Amino acid sequence: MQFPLARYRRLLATYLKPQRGRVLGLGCLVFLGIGLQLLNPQIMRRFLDSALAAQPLEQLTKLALLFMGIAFGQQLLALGAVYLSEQIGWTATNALRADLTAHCLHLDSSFHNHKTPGELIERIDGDVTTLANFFTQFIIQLLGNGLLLLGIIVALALEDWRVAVGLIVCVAAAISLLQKMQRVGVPLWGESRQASAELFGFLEERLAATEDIRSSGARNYVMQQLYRQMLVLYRKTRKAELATAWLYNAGQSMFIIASGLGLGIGIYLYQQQQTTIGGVYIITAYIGLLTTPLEQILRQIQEFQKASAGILRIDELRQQRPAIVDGTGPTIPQQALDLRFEQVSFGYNTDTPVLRALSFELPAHQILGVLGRTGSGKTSLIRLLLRLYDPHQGTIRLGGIDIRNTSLADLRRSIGFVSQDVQLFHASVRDNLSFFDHRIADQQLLAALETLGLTNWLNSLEHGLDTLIKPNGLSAGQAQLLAFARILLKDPRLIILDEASSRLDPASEAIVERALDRLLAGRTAIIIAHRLATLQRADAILVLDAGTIREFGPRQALLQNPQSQYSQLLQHGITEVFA
Ligand SMILES: Nc1ncnc2c1ncn2[C@@H]1O[C@H](COP(=O)(O)OP(=O)(O)OP(=O)(O)O)[C@@H](O)[C@H]1O
Repeated sequence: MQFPLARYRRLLATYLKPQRGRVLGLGCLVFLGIGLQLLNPQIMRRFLDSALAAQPLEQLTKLALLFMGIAFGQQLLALGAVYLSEQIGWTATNALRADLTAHCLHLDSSFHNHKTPGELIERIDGDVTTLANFFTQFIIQLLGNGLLLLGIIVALALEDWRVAVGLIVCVAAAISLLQKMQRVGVPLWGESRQASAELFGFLEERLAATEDIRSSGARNYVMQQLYRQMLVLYRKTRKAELATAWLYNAGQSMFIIASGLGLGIGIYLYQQQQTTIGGVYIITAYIGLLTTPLEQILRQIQEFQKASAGILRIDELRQQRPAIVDGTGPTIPQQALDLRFEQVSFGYNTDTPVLRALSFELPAHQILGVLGRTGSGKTSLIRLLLRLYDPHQGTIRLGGIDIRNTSLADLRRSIGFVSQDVQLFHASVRDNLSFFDHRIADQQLLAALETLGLTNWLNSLEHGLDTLIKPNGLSAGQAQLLAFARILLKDPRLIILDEASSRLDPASEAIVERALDRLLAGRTAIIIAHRLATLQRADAILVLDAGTIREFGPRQALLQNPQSQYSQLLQHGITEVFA
C-alpha cells in the first residue's frame, strides 16, 4: 500500500503551522540534547586519559563536574521537550478532533445511516490519539536521531575508519529491514483500528438500548456478541503487534551485531597499541550510545505504523463530501410560508421508491395533518423538506423558492422541527431550551414558557431553569413541551411536528394542546398526527399510502364526505383504520 507523502505534509502543515514557535522550541531542545549526548563521551575520554596520565586532581575534578553538569543539563532539556511536545500534541489533536466533529455534523444522513456513533467516536478520538506522537515527535526525533547516528559514525571514524565502516554496514542493513517491515505493518494496524471502531460502535449501540435488552432478556446474547467482537479486535491487534515486534527485534539484532563488532575492533586496536584506554572507552561508549538513536528511530517507525493507519482512516473520513450542498439562490422570506410539493419522488436506494410523484400545496398560515400507516413515507416526506435528503425527482418550494436553491442554514432557520423522539441533553432546563447559547437571556426563556402556558410546569420543577435533566428523565409529553419552547425561541416560519405516539394522560394532553395552540398561531405547520384531537386543528388532511397520496383536501370537505378516510378515522379511530 502506498502512502503519499503529500498526505502527511498536509496534515502536519495544517495543525503545526499555528504552533510553529513551539515546534521550533521543541526542535531546539531535542537537537541541543542530542549535541550534549555526543559531547559527554569525549569528556569522559579526556577524564580517563588524564587520570591514566596522572594529571592534577583539580583538572580531573573540573572534567568530572563538567560531565555531571552536561548529564544534568540533558535531563532538563528532556523535561522541557516532554512539556512542549505534550502541549503541541494536545493542541494539534484537539484541533483535529474539533475539525472532524464539525465535518461529521456536516455530512448527510445517508453517511450517518452507515456509521454507528460509536464507530465515529473511535475515529474522532481513537484514530486521532494515535497521531499525537506523529505531530510532536516523528520528524524531530527522526531527524535528530538520524543526526546523532551520523555524529556517532563521524566520531568513530575519527577514532578508526574500520569501526565506522562496520557500523555503516549494520545501520544500512537495519534501514532496509525497517522499510520492508513498514510495508507489512501499516495495513495490519489499519485492520486493528477498524476492529476497535466496530467494537466501540457495538458498545455504544447496545448501551443506548439497555432498557430494551434487559426487558427482552437479550443480555446473554449481547454478551456473546461482545466476546466475539473483542476476540476479533484481540486477534487483529495481536497480529499487528507481532509484526511490529518483529521489526523492533530485527533492529535490535543489528545493534547487538554492531556492539560486538565495535568491541572486537576496540580490543584489537588496543592490543596493537593503536589506541589508548580512553580510545577503547570512546568506541564502546559511542556504540552504547547507538542504542538511543536506534531505539528512538525504531520506536518512531513503530508508532508511525499505527499513525499511518490512523491518518489513512482520518483522511478517508475527511474526503467524504456531503451530497446535499448549499444553494446560492435567494433566501427564504421571513413571513408565514406556503409549501408546494411538485411531483416529488424519492427512495433511500434507487430501486425501492418510498415516495412516488407527490404533489400538494399548503397555503401560508394553514395546518396540514399528515396521516398514514407505518412505513407509508410520512417521516421521509419531512426529511426531504428539511433537506436531510434530496428528492430524486420533482421540486419542493417553500415561500415560492425551490429549497435546493437556498442555503441549508437559511432553510433550517426557517423550519422548526419537533421530532417524536425529542433529543434531550444531560444538562439544565436552561441549556436544553437554549441549546447552550448563553446569549439567550433567562427572560426570553421564561417568556417562551409563559407564552406556551408552561410557567406552572416550570414552577413544578425543583430548581426551575437550573433543574438538571437526566437522560430519560422526562416523559414523552414533557419532552415535547420542552421542544415546543425551543421552537418558539427559534421563531421559525414553518413548523413540523411529528407528534409523540405514546398516549398522554388527560392533564398532560390538555397542557400540550394549549401549548400547541400558541406555538402554531400565525405559522404554517405540518403535523404527523397520532391523536384525533390534533387533527381537529388541521385545515387540510393528507393521507399517505405506500408513498402515494391516498387522500388530500380541506378537512371540512373530507369531514362531510362519509366515504373519505378522514371520516372513517373519526368513526373508528386512528389505530383501527391504520392497524
Ligand atoms: N434511513 C432509511 N434507510 C432506508 N430505508 C428507510 C430509511 N428510513 C425509512 N426507510 C424506509 O422507507 C419507508 C418509509 O419510511 P418512513 O419512516 O418515511 O415511514 P413513516 O410513515 O414515517 O413510518 P412510521 O409511522 O412508522 O414512522 C419504509 O419502508 C422504511 O422502511
